[in-house]
Amino acid sequence: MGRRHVTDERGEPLVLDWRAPVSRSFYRASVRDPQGVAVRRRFGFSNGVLTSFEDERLDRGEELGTTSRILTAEIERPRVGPMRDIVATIQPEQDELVRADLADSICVQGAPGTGKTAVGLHRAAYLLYLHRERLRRAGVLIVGPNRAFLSYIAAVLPALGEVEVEQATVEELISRVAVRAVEAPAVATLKHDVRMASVLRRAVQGQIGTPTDSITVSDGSFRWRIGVEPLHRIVEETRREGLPYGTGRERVQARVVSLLQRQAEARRAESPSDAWLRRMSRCRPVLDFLDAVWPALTPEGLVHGLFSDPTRLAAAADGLLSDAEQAQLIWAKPARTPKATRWTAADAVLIDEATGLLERLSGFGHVVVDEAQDLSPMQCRAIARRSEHGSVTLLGDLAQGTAPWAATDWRESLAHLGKPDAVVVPLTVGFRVPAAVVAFANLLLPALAVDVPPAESLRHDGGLDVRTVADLTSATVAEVRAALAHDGSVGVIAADDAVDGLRAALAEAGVETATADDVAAAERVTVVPATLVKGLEYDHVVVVEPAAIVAAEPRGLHRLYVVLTRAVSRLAVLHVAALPAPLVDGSAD
Ligand SMILES: Nc1ncnc2c1ncn2[C@@H]1O[C@H](COP(=O)(O)OP(=O)(O)OP(=O)(O)O)[C@@H](O)[C@H]1O
Repeated sequence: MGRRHVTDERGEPLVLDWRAPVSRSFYRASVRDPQGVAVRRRFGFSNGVLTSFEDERLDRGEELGTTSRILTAEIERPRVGPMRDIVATIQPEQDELVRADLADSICVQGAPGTGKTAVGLHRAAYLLYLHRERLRRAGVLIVGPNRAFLSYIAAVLPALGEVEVEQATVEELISRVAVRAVEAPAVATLKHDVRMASVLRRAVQGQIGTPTDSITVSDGSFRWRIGVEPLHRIVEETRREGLPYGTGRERVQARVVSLLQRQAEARRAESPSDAWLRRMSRCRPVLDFLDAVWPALTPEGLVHGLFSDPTRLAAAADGLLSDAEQAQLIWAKPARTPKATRWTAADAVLIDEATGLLERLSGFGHVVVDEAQDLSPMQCRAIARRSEHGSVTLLGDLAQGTAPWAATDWRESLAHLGKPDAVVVPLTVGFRVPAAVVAFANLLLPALAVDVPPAESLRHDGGLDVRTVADLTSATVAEVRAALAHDGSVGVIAADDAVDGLRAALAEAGVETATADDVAAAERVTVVPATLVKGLEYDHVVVVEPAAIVAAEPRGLHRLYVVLTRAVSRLAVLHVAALPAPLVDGSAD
């Protein structure tokens, strides 16, 4: 069994695909439930050469579990370059998630390094194998927090033979307008609030008017008339159908034309031609009627109209947003047109919501969302619109939530995603971070105000060194030099505004560095801003001045928790300022 199906020259299988139903027992068989397996043998190989093998005689009660040497070697192997697949060593509790049914939406809550990303990517590959035709048509989407992360994971699915998977950030998914402005964090947070969905829905419904005049149309030979009463019925009936607004407009138009058609049939005793029907649907009186009771709308126009006009906003937001909140949303100097508007990232989310009210978006068959704890309710809804008829795999860790609107309860996120019944499954075995480093980072947990199951690290090697230094820059250069004596990657993580200085100092000392989004870089050292390091890992991590990382943003302690859990082998924490209070007890000073 292995990564791909391999046959010999006669077509006989030599290697079975790890995803084939028959492979399931390889991952799941245990002494308690051998599933017909007498011996499980794992091979280790390096550069095409078999280097080891390891047997478990399940029939004799032997089971290695996480003490497997091959698993240990795999976990401890130095990290270089992009993320790798874990086909050889998927653990039973991970396998259960990977092989969950396509119809099942699941949410995985796991501490740093418990394999959430790995599980999500292997699940995508598994589902594509089992439902290839269906998912090729509908599509599979992976959503990640930023480009650096997406390039880090980009090679995993192709290595498993899957190349037709879209990978995007939420911002890329909803990029109907270009983002050209930033706004106060409080305003952005308000725009990400789920109440905005109701405001927009009301704003759209508020566009639908009541017919006050009849329609009179002449086709050259006759004059046709539709009275107010039937027009009223058409609008009401269509409104009740709850279609996207744009579809509703087409439906009203078609119904009006159909009434004209019936009158024509009654008078002439034959059906009017298609050309006649087309002409009627586009004639001035019909279009004027439509523009009066069901005007054409664009998502940009709707949002622009709301934020430019306090009366319009009040009509949609009364009872939902306070006067002060409404005032926050109104632009001081609105652009004259939607096109001239300098949209913010939060506006883009609202425009996407508006788009969903006006038209039906095409969805994916399955969506994997990584680092999902950072999605706002409105972003969850944007994903829900793209997975309405599909399923989702939601991956995250409430303790790593750094966005102002970060989730504190998975059930709420799942409700916004339209999958309220999805199960929430914990992963608690850590494959990345050494136990000593986990213990140090866990000192932060009580201050993070989240309820998450603690994780146990499989790695008892590794080192932690927390040091007060006289000068951060020279200490960082010395630490990086020392780290380069070991195998593997080195990640220097600092507050965003310290990154350029550290890069320059390392360059001056003759140490070339890469940026986080360049996974193919030849340099072994990467200097990463704290806000971009989520989901990434390095063998040796140097964290520079934790207090500055915490001070840089409102949820700085959560950010520091992410930063401290990136190390695969060794973590050095260098500081001049005092360590943030929750860490002081754990410091080796
Ligand atoms: N069963 C496994 N066998 C070998 N390695 C594994 C296994 N599961 C996870 N790993 C490795 O552990 C590391 C952490 O995995 P991953 O990045 O998926 O964790 P995560 O839970 O997404 O972490 P974070 O919360 O920090 O984003 C990766 O290097 C991954 O390859």
